[in-house]
Amino acid sequence: MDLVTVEQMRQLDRITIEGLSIPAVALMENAGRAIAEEVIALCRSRHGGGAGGEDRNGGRAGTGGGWADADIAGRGGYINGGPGAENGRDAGTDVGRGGEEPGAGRGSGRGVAAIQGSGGPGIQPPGFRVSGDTALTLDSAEAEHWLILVGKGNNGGDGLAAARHLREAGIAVTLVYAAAPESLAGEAALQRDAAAAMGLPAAIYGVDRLDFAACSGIVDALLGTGSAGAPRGAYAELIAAANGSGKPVVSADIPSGLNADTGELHEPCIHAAVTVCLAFLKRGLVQYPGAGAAGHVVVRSIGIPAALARKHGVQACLLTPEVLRTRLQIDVSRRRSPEGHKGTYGHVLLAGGSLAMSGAGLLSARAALRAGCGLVTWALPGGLLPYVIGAAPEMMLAAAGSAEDGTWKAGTAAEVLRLGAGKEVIAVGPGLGRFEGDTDWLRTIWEGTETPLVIDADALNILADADYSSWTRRGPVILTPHPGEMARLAGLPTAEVQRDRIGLALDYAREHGVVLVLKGAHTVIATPEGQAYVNVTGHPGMGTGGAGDVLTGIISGLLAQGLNAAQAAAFGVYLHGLAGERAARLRHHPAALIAGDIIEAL
Ligand SMILES: NC(=O)C1=CN([C@@H]2O[C@H](COP(=O)(O)OP(=O)(O)OC[C@H]3O[C@@H](n4cnc5c(N)ncnc54)[C@H](O)[C@@H]3O)[C@@H](O)[C@H]2O)[C@@H](O)CC1
Ligand SMILES: Nc1ncnc2c1ncn2[C@@H]1O[C@H](COP(=O)(O)OP(=O)(O)O)[C@@H](O)[C@H]1O
Ligand SMILES: [K+]
Repeated sequence: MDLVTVEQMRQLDRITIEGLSIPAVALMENAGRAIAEEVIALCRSRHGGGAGGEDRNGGRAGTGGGWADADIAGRGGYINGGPGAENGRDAGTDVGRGGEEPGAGRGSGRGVAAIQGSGGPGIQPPGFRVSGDTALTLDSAEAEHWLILVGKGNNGGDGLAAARHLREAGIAVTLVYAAAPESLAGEAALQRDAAAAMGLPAAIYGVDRLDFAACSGIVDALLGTGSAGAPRGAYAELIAAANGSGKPVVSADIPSGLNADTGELHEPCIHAAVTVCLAFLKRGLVQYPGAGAAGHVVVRSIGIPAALARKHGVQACLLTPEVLRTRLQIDVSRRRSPEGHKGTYGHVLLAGGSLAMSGAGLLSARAALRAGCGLVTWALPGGLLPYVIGAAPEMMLAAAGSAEDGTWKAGTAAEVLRLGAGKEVIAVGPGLGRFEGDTDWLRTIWEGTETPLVIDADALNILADADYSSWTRRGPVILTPHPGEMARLAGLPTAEVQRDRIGLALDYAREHGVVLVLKGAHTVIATPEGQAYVNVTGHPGMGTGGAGDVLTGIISGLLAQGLNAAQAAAFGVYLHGLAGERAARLRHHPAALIAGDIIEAL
């Protein structure tokens, strides 16, 4: 699922409207219909109706209420390749599908008029069936009254189109114009006129009295991708009233008040139950805090060809199993050859650990083994070695430096290089600590081998303190900073790193020629070629010491098995998140999750 900026969305709109001659009002009509369908799906789920499949997080897909923040759905875009949004809506019209079981088609079965043939008992009728448009019908429509908050741009036009479809479904709607209806222009003005011609009741904010308490839900069509800065005037007041109403809000395209590129929330910003994102997923909907304000995000096609995104240089996408399989060309089943042996699956050298932080090295080494590599050697200070003997019998230990040293020493770089010769990957950092001469130590390793490097923890802090752009490097590098480490690397405050994680990761990876894994909820993986992947597996329970060391081990283990740097980083982050989810489920409470549980859940 592609992730676009506002600028890219505008360009794709232009290409569709001007280049392909698809009328803008047709796109708006499709948008309105999609929004109405999602409102109806939400109503159905509230009334205990049947639409909706199970999504990855066990929530209802394509319906509303009770979804986890990170739920993102769309056509074929389900994280686990599951049934997705095709959940009985969109039943369309089936005519004359001979031989099928009556009622066996998609949809809830309502609106199906089976005209049965003359077959006797026990004999299948010929199977002539007609199905109605169940996506736009609601049994309990009379219990619903939705307020449609209408801004004066095209987002408002989407809301107006949705209002007509809701009315058609028997749902009472009241339009609430944020600005005088006469101020609408273009396609939005056409929609205004159509709504008026259909006799939809309308109120103007500041002129007419509004009763939010009496409605059953709110469509937020105030501001979309044309929004600039914090909502002002009537927009701000309507957003505050909608949030304060306690009613479910379905946002058109983005929650009004969200920065669609960065995920920053302006004050005020709509907190939606469902966001019906139109055409392409906006970056701001997957980056926190925006991801939290969007509720369940449903990406709906409105007639803009999906293939335009990549054709016109969109470089970011959600990390779905499909992306792992097709764009990254990873064998996600991780098949093992029947004649494979430990040599087949590669050898990781890990350089890290120190007396006070031996666990970090241990976690990384064990995670690499669980990720499926053949062998792991852990290079560690000589003084630490006796204490970790037997801690993980599957790995090999190699003392770097004298038996007295419990911490790393500058002179050990050559030893690390010697141990790394012939290995598929060298991972540096977990539990490493800082030590005198550490800059030269890391530079020697960085410049002294072409073997892929995974750099984490204090090795990142060493890089941050050095001007490493002058270092020469002839092999791939993966950096795995958390936001604090990223702030030090980029020389920015942490809040600035978090402000636009995708943008920053893309810039940094390109500028420094590294694969960057910017960790935290919705980890971003960016490549030197300018591609970014946003991962949505994971669990808040993973905010626990050592979880990052486990990730370093997993990525290293995958590199050892022959994946390239981008593949190993992306797949590693994805698997780490899945294991975290599984580990959280296995505890009585997710807060009890510790890093070792993630390894066991791999
Ligand atoms: N072809 C297209 O361009 C399509 C656009 N669509 C919809 O159109 C939206 C974008 O439409 P627009 O570009 O008209 O922009 P918007 O509808 O997002 O809003 C722009 C309007 O809001 C006002 N405004 C901007 N920032 C404000 C603020 N902070 N406080 C108060 N008022 C503010 C502006 O004066 C302008 O009139 C998309 O998000 C999507 O919902 C869809 O209809 C599908 C097709
Ligand atoms: N809320 C969350 N949702 C998903 N993943 C998370 C969340 N919090 C932390 N993680 C993941 O857990 C790991 C923590 O790594 P890090 O901060 O480096 O820990 P440590 O340094 O203790 O090993 C990262 O991979 C991060 O993405
Ligand atoms: K909106």
